[in-house]
Amino acid sequence: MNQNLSGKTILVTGASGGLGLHFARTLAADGAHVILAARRLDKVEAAAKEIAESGGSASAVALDVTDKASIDVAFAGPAANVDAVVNNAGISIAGAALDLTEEDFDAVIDTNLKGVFLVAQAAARAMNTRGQGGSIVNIASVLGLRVAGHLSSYCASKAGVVQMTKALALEWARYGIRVNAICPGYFQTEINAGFFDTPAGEAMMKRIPQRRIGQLSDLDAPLKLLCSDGSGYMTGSVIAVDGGHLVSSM
Ligand SMILES: NC(=O)c1ccc[n+]([C@@H]2O[C@H](COP(=O)([O-])OP(=O)(O)OC[C@H]3O[C@@H](n4cnc5c(N)ncnc54)[C@H](O)[C@@H]3O)[C@@H](O)[C@H]2O)c1
Ligand SMILES: O=C(O)[C@H](O)[C@@H](O)[C@H](O)[C@H](O)CO
Repeated sequence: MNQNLSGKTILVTGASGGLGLHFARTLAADGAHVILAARRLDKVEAAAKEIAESGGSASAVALDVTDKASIDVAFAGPAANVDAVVNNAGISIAGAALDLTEEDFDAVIDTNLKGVFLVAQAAARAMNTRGQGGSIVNIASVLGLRVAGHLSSYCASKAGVVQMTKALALEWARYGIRVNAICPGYFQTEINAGFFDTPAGEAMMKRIPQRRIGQLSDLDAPLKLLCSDGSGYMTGSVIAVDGGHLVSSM
C-alpha cells in the first residue's frame, strides 16, 4: 500500500455512493483514515466496514450538507481532527428553466453551494482549533465553467463553488488552510444515469476531444495531490479532469 496520505484524516461528504465512495476507497488505499459522511449512516457504516476489511482505516458519520446542525455535530466530535475535507455531495435536477420550480432551484443551491460553504466553514473552524491548517477540496464541475441546457440551477451552483473556492482560499491562506477545486467532466454515476444514451448525451460525447467519458480512476491522482502535502503551494486552484471538454471548440 502506498502510504502517501498516511497519518491524514480525511472526511468525504456524499460518500455512500458514486464518486464519493470511490474517493473514500482511493484515499484509504493511500493510507489515510477516511471518515465517510452521508445522510444514510447505515450505508456509510457498511462502506467503512468494507474498507477496514480490505486493510484500510475508515469510520462513518451521519451528515446532511443541508442541515447545519448535523455538520456542527460531526465537526465537534468524530471529525474534529480532520486534515482534509472533500466536499463531494451534490445533486442535479434537470429541467427547462421556464418550468423549474422554486423548490427544485433551492434544493440544488442548498446542497451544491450552501452545503459546500457550511462544510468548508465547519472544517476550517475545526482546523483552526487544532492550529495545523489543512486542505479543502471542492468537487465542482466543468458545468461551473461552461453551461449545458436544462441545468441552469446546477450550472449556477457549480460556478458558485468555483468562485467560492477562490474566495475562501484568499481568506484562509493565513491559517494554512488551502482550498482548491476539481471540475470533473462527465463520469458514469447515478447523477447522470441514462444521460449518455440520450441524443444530448451522444452529442456531448462528440465534444470531448478524448472521445470517452471519464473513468472514476481518472480523478485519483488530482484528488490525492490536493489532499496531500505535495500541493502545499496550491490554493485557489481549479483543476479540470475532463478529457479536454473545456477546450473543445464545438
Ligand atoms: N458524475 C459526473 O459526471 C460528475 C461530473 C461533474 C461533477 N460531479 C459532481 O461530483 C459530485 C458527486 O457526484 P456523483 O456523480 O457521484 O453523483 P451521485 O448522485 O452518484 O452521488 C452524489 C452523492 O451525494 C449525496 N448527497 C446528496 N445530497 C446530499 C446531502 N444533502 N447531504 C449529504 N449527501 C448528499 C448522495 O446521497 C450521493 O451519495 C457531485 O457534487 C457532482 O455534482 C459529477
Ligand atoms: O457534469 C456534471 O456536472 C454532471 O455530470 C451533471 O451535469 C449531469 O451530467 C447531469 O445531471 C445530466 O443530466
